[in-house]
Amino acid sequence: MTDEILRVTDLSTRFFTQEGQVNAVSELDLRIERGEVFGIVGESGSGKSVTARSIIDLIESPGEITDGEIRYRNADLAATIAEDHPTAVDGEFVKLLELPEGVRESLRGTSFSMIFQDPESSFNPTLTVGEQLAEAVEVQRRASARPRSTRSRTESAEYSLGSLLLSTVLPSRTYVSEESRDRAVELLELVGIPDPVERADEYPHEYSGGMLQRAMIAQALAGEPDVLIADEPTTALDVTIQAQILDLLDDLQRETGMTILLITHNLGVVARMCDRVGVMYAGEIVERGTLEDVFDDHVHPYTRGLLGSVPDLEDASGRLEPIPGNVPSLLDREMDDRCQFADRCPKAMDDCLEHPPEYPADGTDHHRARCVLAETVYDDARALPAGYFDGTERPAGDEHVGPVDPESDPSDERPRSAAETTGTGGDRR
Ligand SMILES: Nc1ncnc2c1ncn2[C@@H]1O[C@H](COP(=O)(O)OP(=O)(O)OP(=O)(O)O)[C@@H](O)[C@H]1O
Ligand code: NI
Repeated sequence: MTDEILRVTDLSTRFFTQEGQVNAVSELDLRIERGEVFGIVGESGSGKSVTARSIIDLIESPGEITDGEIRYRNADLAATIAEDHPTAVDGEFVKLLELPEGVRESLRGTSFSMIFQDPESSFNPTLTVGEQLAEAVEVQRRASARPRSTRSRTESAEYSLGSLLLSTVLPSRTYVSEESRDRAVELLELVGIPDPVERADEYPHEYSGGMLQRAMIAQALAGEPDVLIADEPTTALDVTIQAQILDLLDDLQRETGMTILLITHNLGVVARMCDRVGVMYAGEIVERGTLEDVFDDHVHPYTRGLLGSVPDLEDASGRLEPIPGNVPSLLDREMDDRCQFADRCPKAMDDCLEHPPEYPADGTDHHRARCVLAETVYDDARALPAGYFDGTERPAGDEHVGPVDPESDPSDERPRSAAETTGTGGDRR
């Protein structure tokens, strides 16, 4: 039996910029089970952060969620809200996008929390870490002490002061009780900060990068959230510290049973942390499944490209070598209704000029790929000619269409992905 905590259906998030409409996330589906670590992986600009921010309600103008539904399972919350907002409730699920803004805001910290790459942005430099954690605890306590249905706009604005994400607003010491201060020290201890009593009285700049990252995690845990969204939480740290922070998240997940949505461009991190993974490209999840599905039985050439470009999956520092070609701009006017990866794909065929649906990848429902190769075998006869997407057909071997690979056979006219050039011998390192 599944215990879905989050169900995102058909989510589209757009940015309406001066250059035009950016389709950052398009018709995205996502189901996350309670207690799992779900990874979203993909190159820069694929829409990972926008997906996360859409879930936690941090999309700001000129961005907008233009379509879709986000359901969060929380029976207590559903029961509390049902009276005032019946249309926002379906059984144990709360439809987040139908909640009034104040109620949605109040879920930040208590239901969902987010940690980021740069902990500095989560702390106010003029207050001690302990004060800020205590304030976060206080705000979350007050938030859960009052029934959500009776909150006024002013009250919700007050809650948002302590919202872990609005760190630019000064929290005020006067709200903080002794109990909350004690809890702040406990939280610092929980995330492995030595001498937590003393460290609580220090300012953010007195913390090292790794310690501040821990403190940010403590801050995110202050409201005992159901779902922790971690957006590249270790990217800015050096390798040893990265490994320690990942261990910490792993331990905390085990101890608290919380659900983690982990965003990364690092497949080594996915391999180490996640139960299931969604591979994201151009605002869509193009392949999803268990770690085994995605690492060992992948269908999508993009997944293969990502895997082939990882030097060492055991190494948390493993960086992606770029896949040849560019990530699409996601500008609406530049996007055709085709497979978005076709222009970089070593196996693009005529079929790929139509936008592929998500196919079951090997007859199972949990492994799915948005690629015709889930259904059809690759057929050279139907391959798109090299240079097809440049508008001109280029001669074979033209360096514009593929990586410069001195060892490739010049008579082979298909561009190769990094995976193909490095992974064919069965040894991808
Ligand atoms: N505030 C914004 N205004 C305009 N466009 C935006 C804004 N935020 C994101 N985008 C666009 O949305 C798309 C997806 O961005 P997103 O930040 O989600 O990518 P990402 O996968 O998280 O990349 P990275 O690994 O670099 O963090 C990009 O094309 C980006 O330019
Ligand atoms: Ni991002």
